[in-house]
Amino acid sequence: MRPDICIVNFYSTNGRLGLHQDRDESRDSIDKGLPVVSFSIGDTATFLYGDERDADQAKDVLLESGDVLIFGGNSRKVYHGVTAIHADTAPKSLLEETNLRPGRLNLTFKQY
Ligand SMILES: O=C(O)CCC(=O)C(=O)O
Ligand SMILES: [Fe+2]
Repeated sequence: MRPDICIVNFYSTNGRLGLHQDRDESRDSIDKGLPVVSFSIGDTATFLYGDERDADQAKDVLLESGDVLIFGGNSRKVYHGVTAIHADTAPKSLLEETNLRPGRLNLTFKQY
């Protein structure tokens, strides 16, 4: 994979992202299952994922600062979203060293 896109999302404490698939990349990239590589920095998020666009059936996982989530191959078209940002959970050392404002920074790398 040669990433040529980086999506930058910043979530304040009440930030959310509805369930969606990442499908703005080329047909070739999606059909090959080239991975989406997502870095979490700052406050912890509740991340939802599932086979359907249905929050009730989705599973969830906490993404903490420093976590890297990768979905590719058969999981490339997984529905996913963010339902909560947990205030005051960012590592204190990160806040001291970077002055990051309260919330969560997400960097998502993909190949078009
Ligand atoms: O913030 C996240 O962990 C997910 C971001 C995302 O799904 C997107 O930008 O498409
Ligand atoms: Fe996404």
